[in-house]
Amino acid sequence: MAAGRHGSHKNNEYRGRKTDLELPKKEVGYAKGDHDRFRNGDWDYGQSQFHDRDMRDYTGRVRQKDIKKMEVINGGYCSTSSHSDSGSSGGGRRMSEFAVWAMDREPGELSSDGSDGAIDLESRINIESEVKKLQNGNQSLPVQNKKRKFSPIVWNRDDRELSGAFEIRNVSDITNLPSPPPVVKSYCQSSIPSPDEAVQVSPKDDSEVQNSKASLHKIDLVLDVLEVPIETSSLSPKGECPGGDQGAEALDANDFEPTRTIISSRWANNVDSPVDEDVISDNGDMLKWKTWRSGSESAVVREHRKSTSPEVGEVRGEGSNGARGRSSGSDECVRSSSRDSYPNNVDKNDYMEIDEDRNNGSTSVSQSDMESEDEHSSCGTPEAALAPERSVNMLQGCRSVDEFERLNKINEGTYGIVYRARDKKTGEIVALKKVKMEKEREGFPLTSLREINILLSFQHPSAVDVKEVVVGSNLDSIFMVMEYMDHDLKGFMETMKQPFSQSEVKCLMLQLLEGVKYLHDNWVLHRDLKTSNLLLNNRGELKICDFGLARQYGSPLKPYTHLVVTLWYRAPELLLGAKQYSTAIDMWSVGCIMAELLSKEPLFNGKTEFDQLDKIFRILGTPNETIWPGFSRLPGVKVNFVKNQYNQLRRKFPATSFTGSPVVSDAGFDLLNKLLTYDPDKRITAEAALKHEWFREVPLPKSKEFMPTFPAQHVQDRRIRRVMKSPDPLKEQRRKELQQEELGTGAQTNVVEAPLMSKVDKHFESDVVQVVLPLGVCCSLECGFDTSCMASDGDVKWRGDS
Ligand SMILES: Nc1ncnc2c1ncn2[C@@H]1O[C@H](COP(=O)(O)OP(=O)(O)OP(=O)(O)O)[C@@H](O)[C@H]1O
Repeated sequence: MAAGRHGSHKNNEYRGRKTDLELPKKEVGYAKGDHDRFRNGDWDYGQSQFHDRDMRDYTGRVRQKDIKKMEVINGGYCSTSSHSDSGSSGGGRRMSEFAVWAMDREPGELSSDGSDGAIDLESRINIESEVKKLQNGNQSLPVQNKKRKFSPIVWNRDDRELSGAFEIRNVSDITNLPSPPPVVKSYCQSSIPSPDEAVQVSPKDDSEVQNSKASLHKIDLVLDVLEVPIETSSLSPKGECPGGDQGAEALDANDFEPTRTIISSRWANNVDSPVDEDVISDNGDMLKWKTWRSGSESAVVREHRKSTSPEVGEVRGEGSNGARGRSSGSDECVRSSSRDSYPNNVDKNDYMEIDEDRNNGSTSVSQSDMESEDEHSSCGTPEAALAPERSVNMLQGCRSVDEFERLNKINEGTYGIVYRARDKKTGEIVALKKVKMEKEREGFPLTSLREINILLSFQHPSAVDVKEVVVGSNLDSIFMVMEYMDHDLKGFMETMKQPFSQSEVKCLMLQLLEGVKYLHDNWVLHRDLKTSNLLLNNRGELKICDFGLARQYGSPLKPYTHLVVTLWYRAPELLLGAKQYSTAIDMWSVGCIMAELLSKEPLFNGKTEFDQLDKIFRILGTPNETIWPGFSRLPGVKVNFVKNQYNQLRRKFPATSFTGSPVVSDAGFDLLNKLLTYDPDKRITAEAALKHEWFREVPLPKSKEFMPTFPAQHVQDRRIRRVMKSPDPLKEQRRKELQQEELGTGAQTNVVEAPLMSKVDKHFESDVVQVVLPLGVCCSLECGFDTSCMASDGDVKWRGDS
């Protein structure tokens, strides 16, 4: 609540001002501050964390802990550091310290001014719609001028009307909208083709029209909510839209240049008005599409929202009680007022979390999110309903994938095949992630919608940039156009002979933490942080990708599915069945990643949930009520785990080593220990971690440009081999877990150790076989994979031909 009020206050405060790059960030930071402080104790806030490593601004109050005493039991805060509390030192002192450090820093370490590698936050995407309506596949409606932003996607299960078809319905209940923020945007449609050009992605004849009709219904809607915005900053001085020229309005030079950050995203109060549009999916689910209308329309359009609705623009139905958009100052008002006015016949079940099973591609509804929230305040009376117009078909606004030359396949994940491609117009090398549709009998994968939606609304140097969405030539496929990254961290580390040095780990960790902080500041949990979801380019830049499991969260917390996060990186509270969790789950993953960066090996590589917990407890000690209040009440604690009194983590990461063990300084170990703290409430936040003294002690973080690189050529081949060499044996397990949980079936997962590969036979024909392959046995298997198996980033699905 407080956060919401802060958000509101900030919104009001900034209203009417010209925004700049910092505005959304600061706003975000303030709105989130209460929550973080509540969880982690207070610390100075206000310095922008978004400047790449401006270490002078870090005012971290690292708790004074004695690292030496840390090996007792994990709790993260049972020790006192011998290091000075840098947070207590003034900025001047830190600066002088930097001056000293700068002299003895390693080659490539950050300069003391932190000027290295700041990534331009310039926004690139903006939108102005001018499209024709495709009706019945081949008829056009008059061109409409419409300014649009990309839309939030809002799911709503509350309408039980089943049409059996994917159709658009008008919203009849509309209530007050948040006040317009300072953002005044001009849009041009992404790569707007002229009406003539649009034929490129239009059905060419009647048969095609028929064949494409079902896809069109869905893709039309998908694209409609994925309006790809193009920021004014990406426009030429003449106001032309890059790549799409016709239909673009010339922009006034005085238009300010907003950034594509949360303030201009679906969670923000915006000059454009959100308009909910109910859509019934094929399976009868009522989906709430939220489209943003132009500022001129927003004056009269009011939004009606359920009181139980989560944050502004949240995936509706996820049940984020009390949740709110980071920058949506009026959100509370909207939420509460809408509760009062919402139809009485909406029952609690309507607010169940729709938390898709990303592994089997189906939408699962978590009963756990059925609790309704208890917010009753009301502000404002819903105004008369205004049925919003919905007539813009964005299909023609999307480029065809034919405009890209496919170079090679980079990788294949659970939910998408990623290609390297060249934009024929610009020559730019991009990554095209094709959304897998085959499992999606019921429509477009929710995971992909979430991912696209989140990534389109985010812009941060540490989050992979989605440039636009394009459609396949036969209109049945969707591709995300992303900036191309040379490696993922998992594959990258496998090519390294030695682990990263401490200064390199610091460089990567800073970028990771900055990205995670950005997500958390924007009320998004990634929920699948792992080294294969961290991309690295040859400029030393790290970017988080794969937001398929990401979701918004709210405060107070709501129960969510605990079957998230790949096993090795999964937090103990999730492994023990906690359904109320928050940003701390990502921080645990960050701790596992930090350990992996230091040692080049996964820290806890369990094969099952039990094995995973066992491995954790053996290294960190078995938790108890003293170090983790509430631990004994977790559902999974009934199981008898190994009783290990001592935390052995320091043994794994000593300060010095003659045996080749990865070493880390006391401060580095302190950070690692705080990331791997059992009690989620005590686990360090991204914000606090960024301020940790480890980043300020020598060796300083290495500059990005001095980070190790590998040749970009053949990267794709290498990456594919890597997938086959080192499959993640956990993916299918997750799929099975989700299936079991949701379907109550006892589907069996077969885990086959590599030496037993020869024993894989017809018994497993129809089953999924997880193959745990130690490095080195891959070559003989690759051909087999090509012919008889389907490998997908960690999975080997046996097709029967052994
Ligand atoms: N922008 C990019 N540039 C280069 N490679 C990428 C990019 N995005 C993804 N990849 C590669 O593709 C792989 C799979 O991508 P991603 O994780 O987004 O797909 P997914 O289907 O969601 O995967 P998962 O099965 O892990 O959930 C990544 O591990 C990475 O190797």
